[in-house]
Amino acid sequence: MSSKEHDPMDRSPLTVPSRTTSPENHAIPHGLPDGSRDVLADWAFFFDIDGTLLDIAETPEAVCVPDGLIHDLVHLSRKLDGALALVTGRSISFVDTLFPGALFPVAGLHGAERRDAAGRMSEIELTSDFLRAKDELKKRALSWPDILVEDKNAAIAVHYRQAPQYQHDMQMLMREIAAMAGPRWTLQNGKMVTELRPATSDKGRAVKAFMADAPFSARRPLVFGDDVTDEAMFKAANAAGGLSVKIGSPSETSAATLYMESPAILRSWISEIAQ
Ligand SMILES: O=P(O)(O)OC[C@H]1O[C@H](O[C@H]2O[C@H](CO)[C@@H](O)[C@H](O)[C@H]2O)[C@H](O)[C@@H](O)[C@@H]1O
Ligand SMILES: [Mg+2]
Repeated sequence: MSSKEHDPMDRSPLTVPSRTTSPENHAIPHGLPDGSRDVLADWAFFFDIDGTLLDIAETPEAVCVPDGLIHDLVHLSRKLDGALALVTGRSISFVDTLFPGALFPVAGLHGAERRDAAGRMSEIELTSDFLRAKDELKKRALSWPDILVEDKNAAIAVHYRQAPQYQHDMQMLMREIAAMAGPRWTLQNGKMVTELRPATSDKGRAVKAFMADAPFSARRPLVFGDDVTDEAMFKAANAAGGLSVKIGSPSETSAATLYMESPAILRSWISEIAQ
């Protein structure tokens, strides 16, 4: 079956195509492009980072970029004539520390800040209410042991991975903090995290913004994500005639049309098509 014939209702992880040999490559869904340049010329790739390119770690700072991943992404980007972007809840400045020297196009803070393929940056203006709300959160979070606050400048996250018993308390606290910040910020739940992020954008709008310009335009979006925040880009890719791949188990509530079991399988596939 070619990529254009993929049945979007088929949500099962499928068997390995004959081209794959690695034992990790046992669940590459049918319909994804292979590594030939003429096939890749039709596609623009968008990758979420945490839980998609990278395995989930105990804390935000503890993530590990495996050997070879940057090299493979840079090679793949070249084969795509630059039509590869990262779309993440992280800040762009943190992404650049994870992938030093690569300077990929990036949408950070769930789409609120963006560096396009020409290197132009769009950022968010902070309000005094938001700054006060961040200070209040940092003070109040100290009352709970093992709760981590991640200040991302125009967004702030409270992590309860090491104290999951406080999930409800943290969600209640973040509602109060969101009310203090005002309507320009909104709540975003994720994996063991609740965040306050700019309300002006989301990952779907970020993908659409990339797709409006070269080298992304005139291609089909192929998006990879693992979490609630990625649903907006799954829908954007589907609506634009592209494909959406969720890393993890098939889910009735996801708009993703394809599934891959783990970041390791995704990385292995990237390595293969980047050659
Ligand atoms: O959109 P993403 O690239 O997936 O980023 C989403 C959030 O990821 C990070 O938190 C998550 O990953 C951490 C490291 O594996 C993990 O410890 C945490 O529990 C997860 O929620 C990041 O810290 C957030 O800023 C991102 O928004
Ligand atoms: Mg993710």
